[in-house]
Amino acid sequence: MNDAPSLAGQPGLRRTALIVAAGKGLRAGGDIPKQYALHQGKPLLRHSVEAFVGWPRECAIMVVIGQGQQALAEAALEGLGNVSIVTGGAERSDSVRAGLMAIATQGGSDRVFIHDAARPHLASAVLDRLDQALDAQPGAVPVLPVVDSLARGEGGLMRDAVDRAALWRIQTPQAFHFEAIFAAHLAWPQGALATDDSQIARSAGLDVALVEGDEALKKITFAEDFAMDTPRTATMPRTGLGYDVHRLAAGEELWLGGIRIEHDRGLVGHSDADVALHAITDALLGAMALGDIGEHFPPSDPQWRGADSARFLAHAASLVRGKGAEIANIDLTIICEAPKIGPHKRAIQQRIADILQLHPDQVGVKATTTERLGFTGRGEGIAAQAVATVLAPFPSPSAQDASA
Ligand SMILES: Nc1ccn([C@@H]2O[C@H](COP(=O)(O)OP(=O)(O)OP(=O)(O)O)[C@@H](O)[C@H]2O)c(=O)n1
Ligand SMILES: C[C@](O)(CO)[C@H](O)COP(=O)(O)O
Repeated sequence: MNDAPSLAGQPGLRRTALIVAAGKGLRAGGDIPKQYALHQGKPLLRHSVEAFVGWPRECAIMVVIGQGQQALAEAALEGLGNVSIVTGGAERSDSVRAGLMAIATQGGSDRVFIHDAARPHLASAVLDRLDQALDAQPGAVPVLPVVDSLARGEGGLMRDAVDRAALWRIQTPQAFHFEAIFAAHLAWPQGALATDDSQIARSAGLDVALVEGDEALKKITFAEDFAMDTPRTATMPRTGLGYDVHRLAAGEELWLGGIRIEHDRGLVGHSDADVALHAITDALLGAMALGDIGEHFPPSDPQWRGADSARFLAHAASLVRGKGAEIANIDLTIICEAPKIGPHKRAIQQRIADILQLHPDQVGVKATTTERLGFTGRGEGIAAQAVATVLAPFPSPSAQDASA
């Protein structure tokens, strides 16, 4: 199995997420198709789309929906930006083909990640593994081993046992070189049954790499699956602390907490100098002992000149989630004499929640002055401090040994 994620990737490649959400969800029941039903506070489809939005690699997004599902889809995707929507067909493979055709019509792609809307817990580490595998093969799927014994059965009686050693449970996203899977789908006989795209790829002779999947990526199929918590190993809360300061100067834009604030001066720095987002980035990295913002985005690197600090924060969140951790909450304090932060608190809270794919209730935004004392009191600069709490798997014994 290919399991070592590469963070280098191939920067010029065009990647597209093709998320199929055109099913009826009959086995799950309910008033609306399952992909629009709420799971952990958000529609299943939104979870799946947000996983790609939060992936540091740029990715166009195409969602395939069923007839009459436009209003449900628009509500589920509200505020997520540039997401294309196309109508699917009667079978899953018809929906995938419709999506591939729409991508081709819009100028094509180099790589496509075909994903079930019904698999809401997609970690960016899985995407990294698939993407890396596509450097060597035209297709790649995430798989899990079979852990139970297997047998054929007939008439309620067991027949032969089946050797499980070479068998794998296949998940989505299934990743392919776009032209190869598009041609395979066009060649697939209309009406023939394929439960997934790797079968269609194999029928066209494409090699499909097996990469490590994720138990959390389980498909929601039945009503009771909604009740399940994300399968995870034992978790422990971990806390990280971030602190940052930037100087105020005339002629600069002021970016704070991911929004632009009108002010007579702005913060000076190599990036957009958003102290608030920098403090949260460091808090998240610190919570998982992943170093600090300067190690990941060195000020000496020209590519970060003037950069939107939202990119740093989104990357830190993806590193945290890539370690199997969930962000529980953020608490931010901005320290300055001016501008007044109160009128901007809600916008900052919402922006940080959007970047981190959290509910705004998970983001606390506070502000204080220092009673005109010190550099913040004299208006020479703005400081920010943040605390992040994450729920993370316990370190494995081998990781403990390595850090001893
Ligand atoms: N004609 C179809 C059928 C399925 N899907 C999508 O394919 C994924 C996996 O399918 P499944 O879990 O079987 O969903 P449903 O077909 O909706 O479920 P059911 O068979 O219970 O009706 C889901 O995201 C579903 O929306 C699709 O886009 N078009
Ligand atoms: C595509 C899939 O999720 C891969 O495991 C699976 O084959 C979908 O099967 P379903 O019968 O459409 O749920």
